[in-house]
Amino acid sequence: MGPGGEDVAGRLAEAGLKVVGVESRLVGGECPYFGCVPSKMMIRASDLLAEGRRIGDLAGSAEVAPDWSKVAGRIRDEATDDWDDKVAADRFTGKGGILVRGYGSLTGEREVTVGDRVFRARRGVVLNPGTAPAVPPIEGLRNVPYWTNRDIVKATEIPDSLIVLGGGAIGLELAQVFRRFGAEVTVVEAADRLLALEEPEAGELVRETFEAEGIKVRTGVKVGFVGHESGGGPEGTITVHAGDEVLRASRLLVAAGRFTDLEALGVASAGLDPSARTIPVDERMRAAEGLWAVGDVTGKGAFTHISMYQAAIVVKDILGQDGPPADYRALPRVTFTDPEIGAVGLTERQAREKGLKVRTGITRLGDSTRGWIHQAEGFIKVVEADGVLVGATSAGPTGGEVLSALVVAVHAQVPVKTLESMIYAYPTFHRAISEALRALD
Ligand SMILES: Cc1cc2nc3c(=O)[nH]c(=O)nc-3n(C[C@H](O)[C@H](O)[C@H](O)COP(=O)(O)OP(=O)(O)OC[C@H]3O[C@@H](n4cnc5c(N)ncnc54)[C@H](O)[C@@H]3O)c2cc1C
Ligand SMILES: NC(=O)c1ccc[n+]([C@@H]2O[C@H](COP(=O)([O-])OP(=O)(O)OC[C@H]3O[C@@H](n4cnc5c(N)ncnc54)[C@H](O)[C@@H]3O)[C@@H](O)[C@H]2O)c1
Repeated sequence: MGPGGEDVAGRLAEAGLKVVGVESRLVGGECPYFGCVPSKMMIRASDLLAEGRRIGDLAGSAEVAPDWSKVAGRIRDEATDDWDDKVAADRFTGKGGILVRGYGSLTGEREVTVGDRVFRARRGVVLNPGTAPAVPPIEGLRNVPYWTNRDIVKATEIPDSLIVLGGGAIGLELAQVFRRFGAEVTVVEAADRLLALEEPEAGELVRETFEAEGIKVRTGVKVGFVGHESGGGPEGTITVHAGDEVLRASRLLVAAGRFTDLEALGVASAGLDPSARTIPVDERMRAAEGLWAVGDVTGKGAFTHISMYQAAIVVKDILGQDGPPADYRALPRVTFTDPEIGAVGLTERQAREKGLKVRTGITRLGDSTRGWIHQAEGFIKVVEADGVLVGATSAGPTGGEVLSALVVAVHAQVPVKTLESMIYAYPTFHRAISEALRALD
């Protein structure tokens, strides 16, 4: 019952089906309680601090005094109801759904077992188990009191120092928050750049920004050992042996990817591989006879909007309604660092690997009027093939919002000639899109 599962279950119950929702933790899943929503509340607060600190340069003077208790209080009271899902559970049962608390496993075709209760469905089973934080097999790691996203969202104080293992979306968003609230932060990434799946310019921009804010960034580093020393704080000090360096901090955040235990989920009983990382699905999210899967577990992108998108397709499929099949060509993603990194479709490298005849155009936001006025860092990069955009990146203040025009362009395959003929309001950040198009080589 993550975002997609909750949606499927609720809509099908409203449509008159008898629906059993099985949830072992909190109805709504990772996003509202441990993921998107609390992390974005932190980011909203830390961005405000950063804006306040810019007043000295542009507008006068201001003293900015961070107070984490406001963020922690908002997450506890407004976002998560103190990690209580009563509102979501009641919403589901109010639609006629039957909520069963516990860990469910597939035990046969259209059959789920929760403890000693066995449920058999006439129509089918929809899997939406999501993912849990993956803990890399690093010597010593399991013996130290590390945090994952599920712990850090409950933090009531900012530690004096934090090491973040993993330079993907989770690690980077939270690293910047904790730095802006006063912690000494080091990011350790095994790949040779941050945001390794996005355009290299994006990782480079984040790195430059982080280093300017005092965040240490280590890339291409293999962590050999993690240890724990007494002293340096009530919980002691965590040591991370990263390449030739020994890093020390009072806290360690493990943000090194995600994992789903498909064996415990019983997928073998549906003829699926329990040792796989994901559940393969077709364009209607069908995984086997009478079995659908939605969300992170499908491996199509670990985003709430993917889970919800797939949920809508499953609802139609189960109700026998027509609708377009899943199409991930214009999959948008936004990493909510400051500057935000918005991206859609293929990166330049992915497009070239597909054998497309690619042209790219890039423009720096600082060269646009609004970017210069705002003293903003960022860029727009477009990837074109056969006269249409197949991918784009929009990095900068509100990069995720500027992205929307590029998502329409990629999704609807708007000819580049049409995009070039549009009027772009002056002086907006999105006007830089026209410059990126002009720069197509
Ligand atoms: C820190 C963080 C920040 C994020 N920020 C964003 C963001 O800004 N934007 C975005 O789009 N995405 C973001 N994500 C990703 C997003 O949270 C997930 O993609 C989203 O929650 C969709 O996941 P899902 O539908 O696969 O299921 P999940 O949300 O993972 O939920 C699955 C649910 O199933 C339950 N469950 C699992 N197995 C069983 C079982 N066998 N029996 C019963 N119950 C079970 C789990 O307890 C859980 O409640 C973030 C994630 C994290 C961790
Ligand atoms: N803004 C958003 O939409 C948002 C925010 C947070 C998370 N998410 C989703 O959640 C998913 C999980 O996020 P994540 O950041 O945990 O995963 P990720 O896969 O995006 O990044 C994990 C990073 O950790 C690195 N890593 C793995 N093992 C390591 C090791 N031993 N030492 C050092 N580095 C190591 C990997 O190379 C990778 O770059 C993402 O795929 C993303 O889709 C989305």
